[in-house]
Amino acid sequence: MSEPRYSVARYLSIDSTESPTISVDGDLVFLSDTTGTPQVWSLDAPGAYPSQLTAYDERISFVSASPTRPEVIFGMDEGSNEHDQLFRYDLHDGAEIPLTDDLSSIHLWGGWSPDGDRFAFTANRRQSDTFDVYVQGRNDAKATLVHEGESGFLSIETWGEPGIVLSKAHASFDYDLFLLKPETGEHRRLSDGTETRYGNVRFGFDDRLYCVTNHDSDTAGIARIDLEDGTHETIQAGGDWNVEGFALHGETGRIVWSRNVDGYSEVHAGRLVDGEIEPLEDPADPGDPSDSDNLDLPKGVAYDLTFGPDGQQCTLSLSRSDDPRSVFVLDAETGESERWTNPGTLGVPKESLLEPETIRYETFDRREIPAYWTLPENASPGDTPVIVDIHGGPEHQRRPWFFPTKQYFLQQGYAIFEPNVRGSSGYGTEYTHLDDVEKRMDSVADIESAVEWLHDHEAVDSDRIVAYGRSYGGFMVLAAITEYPDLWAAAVDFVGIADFKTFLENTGEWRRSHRAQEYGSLDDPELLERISPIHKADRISCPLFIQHGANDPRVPVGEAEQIAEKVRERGVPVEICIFDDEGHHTTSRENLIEEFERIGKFLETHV
Ligand SMILES: CSCC[C@H](NC=O)C(=O)N[C@@H](C)C(=O)O
Repeated sequence: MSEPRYSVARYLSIDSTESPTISVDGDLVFLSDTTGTPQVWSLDAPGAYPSQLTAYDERISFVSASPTRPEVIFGMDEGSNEHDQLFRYDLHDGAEIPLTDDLSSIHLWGGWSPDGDRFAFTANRRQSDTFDVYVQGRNDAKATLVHEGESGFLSIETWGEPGIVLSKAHASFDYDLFLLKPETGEHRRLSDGTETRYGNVRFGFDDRLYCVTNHDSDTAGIARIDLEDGTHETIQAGGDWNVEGFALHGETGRIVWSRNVDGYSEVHAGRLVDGEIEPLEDPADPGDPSDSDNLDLPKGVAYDLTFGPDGQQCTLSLSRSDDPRSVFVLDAETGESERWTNPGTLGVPKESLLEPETIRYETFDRREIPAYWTLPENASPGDTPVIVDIHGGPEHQRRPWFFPTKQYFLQQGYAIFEPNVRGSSGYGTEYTHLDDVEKRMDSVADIESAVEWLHDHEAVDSDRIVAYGRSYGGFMVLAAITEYPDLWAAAVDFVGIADFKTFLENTGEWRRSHRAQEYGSLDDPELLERISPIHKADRISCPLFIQHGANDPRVPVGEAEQIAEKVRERGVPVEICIFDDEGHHTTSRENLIEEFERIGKFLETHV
């Protein structure tokens, strides 16, 4: 194993800056984890020295600028338990006003009223399995319940003159949209009841509603929904790929949108004219629409597209394998972009941060599975260990953004293989359903096919392949080492599911029905037993590292404890790392460093 030149602590101490929003004063407000957890910072010019606005030990999850006043609202939980409370912060005098104090409830941020006098959120205060809609004055200590939800998820997409748009998520690709008039409580459905995914819902200058949706398509595009008759009209199709997000400025009609092309973002700018998108003019050739693919942004993953109040500046987060999460500001009129934050790489040379190759491998049913493949520098033939890093969700997608621990393992001489197995998002709706319920183990078979691809690669040492994954990806690790035990030198399971029965019984009750749509119901114990690795733990032969957080509201910590006990009983090396002050994600840098120093030593010992 090559001597590591930079510690894992060094890589984990590289800052992330993201979640930008622009205040009425034109200041950029964003989250940065410089102090070890994400906190609120501001910048008044690109590249200037940023000002730290909050200094908590707990992580801040979002920040949103008022549309009319120099203030923001941010959310913060305790011990990564996802029970966010809301706070208002005055950008002129630094006053911090707690807005909610119901620590036993989850508060999901919704948005500001158009005049900035009020804000809306959903919370499960009334019943822990049900989210209701609340409206609160910016100066009020108490909120008003304006709509009682039904069991399960309910969130707010946007608040405009016509009202508040609610999103009811029945499953990851089955939503309903509703329009709520907070003053009267009038509530009516805008969606048409088909199995459709909606996101990024915004009102346009004509009070018509725009969103990202896969309505009547296998890929997502931008559509307009008529508030009167619910007609959906596509104004920008995704084509072979998904539109992933847009920012729309109501008054000017300016729009910036991005498409997810095989994991990389293609960013476009234009203006809504008579409800259609007119691309920016090419400055060099007025009258000719510019080829505004990616404008002049670095090729990476763009997200958090957000207009400032004047509609001229559009800010966004952007990351690529060799570029930590940074904030850019686009001029929506010219398409020119400027980097406003530059976290740097703590002296780790950028040229040492490696980009993946996008590959596709054939799996058991001859389907082509997309994956990212990254070899370390100077990989020697037949002597390169591999980490097969499986993402969570499963309706998520691994993309080529900056991962500090990935770069650390590459620098240590591991190759990294990141499959987007069936069930992943980003490749069309049909692809996300290929692992549903009874087809669960087909996605695990995609991992066996991935290892076959690795075995055929000249650089790979087939005896030193590691199964590694988080959350649903942690389940995939446990499934892979029980279904195909001879393939693995070691395994690392982060907050993974070991038993779907205990997972569904103990996960947050508001999310149970949503997850049962993906995995199967508690009414079908035979299916749940068939797909749960805990029942095949006797087949595990490779050393196993398990990490979890005691406060995890999604995958209860009991999932980690039960598989560790089963495997330890068999005398197989098991190491378990549970943080009492963490949840589904390890959010403090101090804990992350401990976690990955231990994982680094575990892999050195066993691989
Ligand atoms: C649909 S929630 C996805 C969140 C999580 N992914 C990463 O952390 C995850 O995989 N959750 C799984 C276990 C789930 O809740 O079904």
